[in-house]
Amino acid sequence: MRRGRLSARLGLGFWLATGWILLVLLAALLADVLPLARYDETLAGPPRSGPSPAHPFGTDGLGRDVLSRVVHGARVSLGVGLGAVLLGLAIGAPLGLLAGYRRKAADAVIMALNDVAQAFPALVFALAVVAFAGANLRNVIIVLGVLGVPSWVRLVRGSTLTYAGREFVLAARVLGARDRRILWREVVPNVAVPASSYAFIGMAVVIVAEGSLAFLGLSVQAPTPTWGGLINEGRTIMEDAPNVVLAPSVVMFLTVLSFNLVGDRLRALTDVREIGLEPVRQAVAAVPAPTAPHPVRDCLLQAEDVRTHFVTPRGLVKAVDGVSFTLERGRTLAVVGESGSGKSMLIRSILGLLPGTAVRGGTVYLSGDDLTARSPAEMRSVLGPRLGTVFQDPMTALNPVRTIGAQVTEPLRVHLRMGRRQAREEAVRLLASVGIPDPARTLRRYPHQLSGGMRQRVTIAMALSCGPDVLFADEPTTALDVTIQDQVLRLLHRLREERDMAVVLVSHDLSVVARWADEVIVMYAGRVVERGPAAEVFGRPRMPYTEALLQAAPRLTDPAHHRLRVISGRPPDLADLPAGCAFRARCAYAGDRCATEPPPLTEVEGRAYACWHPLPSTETSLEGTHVDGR
Ligand SMILES: Nc1ncnc2c1ncn2[C@@H]1O[C@H](COP(=O)(O)OP(=O)(O)OP(=O)(O)O)[C@@H](O)[C@H]1O
Repeated sequence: MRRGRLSARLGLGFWLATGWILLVLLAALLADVLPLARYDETLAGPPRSGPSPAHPFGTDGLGRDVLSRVVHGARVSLGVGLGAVLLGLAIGAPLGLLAGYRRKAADAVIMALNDVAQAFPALVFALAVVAFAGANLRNVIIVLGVLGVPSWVRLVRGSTLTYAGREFVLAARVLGARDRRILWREVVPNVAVPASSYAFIGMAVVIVAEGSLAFLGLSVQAPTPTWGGLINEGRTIMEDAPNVVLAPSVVMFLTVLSFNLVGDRLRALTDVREIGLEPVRQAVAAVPAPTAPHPVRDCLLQAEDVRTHFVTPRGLVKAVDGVSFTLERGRTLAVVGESGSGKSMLIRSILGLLPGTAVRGGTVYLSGDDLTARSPAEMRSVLGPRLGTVFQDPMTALNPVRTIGAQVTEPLRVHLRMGRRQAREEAVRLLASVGIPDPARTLRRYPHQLSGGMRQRVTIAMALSCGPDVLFADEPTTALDVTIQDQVLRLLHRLREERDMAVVLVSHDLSVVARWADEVIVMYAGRVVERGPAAEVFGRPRMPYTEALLQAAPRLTDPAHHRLRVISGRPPDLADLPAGCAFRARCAYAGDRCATEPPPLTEVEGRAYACWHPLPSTETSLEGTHVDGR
């Protein structure tokens, strides 16, 4: 964001308010050296005099300079504000982080106590403590600081919940980062942004609260002047000398307004764009139903009867229900299907990164090693070094407040134990290998300074940093411009060849994957409904759903005004699947049997499809997409 645009977005009010705060702060800091009369000195002139060049705010009932008293009062107000905000932050932030990140029991206990604390009448508490312990600066700071804790807990917990569910946290997890590291490196820097804007609003709240206590005589005691105390003192002579009340009131009003305005503008500027990502927690290792042991095949990746179920108030949602496939080195498997068919959940099941409410079943073998038998801690040595992941939206997959260099070097330092310098050199090499011009300069930049295509190249470089055997690319081009999509897929293909990896490419757009996949599995309502070599599945679909997906895919040779055929009807409710074939209600070929018996996935000559009325095996090519040509 350029400076000019930032300044315009903040607005004139923000800059005026900042100027006022700086002025009050400077005046408070330099109160002793400013050419002002002493705040407690009775001057020779008449008391209660109005504003004059010598005393711009006039004098009070005892003939003391009001300006000097207001300036010294600023010390107390700002001092209490700063002290109380820092104290509230120091207690509230760790509790909020713990509740938002750990959730479950920690969240329940902390938030229950927080609700109780928030329900306690603040003024009664303040009056009681100050009256009992004594009205002095330290006690006022402690009371107001403690009273601010519940608000800090709520704010920090809310932000932590939001950021802990963002894709860059999932990306860090996929790269095998530990919880503590994720919290400090990924969550805390982002939570600090709304926290700093709230600190300004907190200052305004505390200044008003201190003013109220001072007005009641329960803040710092005379002779030290405070704004609330000055207003209280001037109350009785308001009719003769309104300046005595007006001066501290106006200064206090402008200061509170300025802190609120600055806090509010900062909040609006840094507001989190809700992207609607699911929370990511480790899967509960409970299996929906006992599964028979599967033969371990001699291949790189083997998924056997993978299931991901969610227990929801509406019933059991079978997001993934018995998916099996094998994948060899140097091959690309495309997982295709409409939105909500279970593609992402399948990938997350394989990686062992699922929402806390998910229940996982089935087995995943990586070179014969059972990944589902591993604990989350044991999975860390696999995520990153052996399984890499590229996500849909590179903007959310990268941490916005850390440089590209910090993010690309992190897996190298954590997993490969490289020193700072070596990791930097390797990062330059990695960025160059994914086609980023001037990689050394790119390392110093932030995600928002790069284009979408360049950002996705960075996430690909990160996923490849530890040399994984399998690269999962979950809709890697959906958030990108059409012209960039092909470049990114071409890059993935080149890297697969160079590194002899396997690639799992998830997409709902068949025309995107048709060109680059060797094998394809078509998913519908959490199940595989067709599987086989990409050229054959796309050339001669046997399952009517695959045919419908192909007809809904845009083709490069389509005339400009060609209308795409959409798949009629809606995907079924996963919590209430119909009897028989789940695609029946939307299928033009459905018969009686489809309504009663679910079609099994039948293997015929290297192809598999789940349909009672398969399409004839005649060629219906996907025009304009080159299934085999690269
Ligand atoms: N936390 C959750 N609780 C309950 N159900 C969920 C949860 N997360 C996902 N689901 C269910 O899982 C289904 C599959 O979701 P998934 O994200 O895998 O679909 P997808 O095929 O990847 O879709 P898209 O292309 O839109 O990303 C969804 O339709 C939804 O009903």
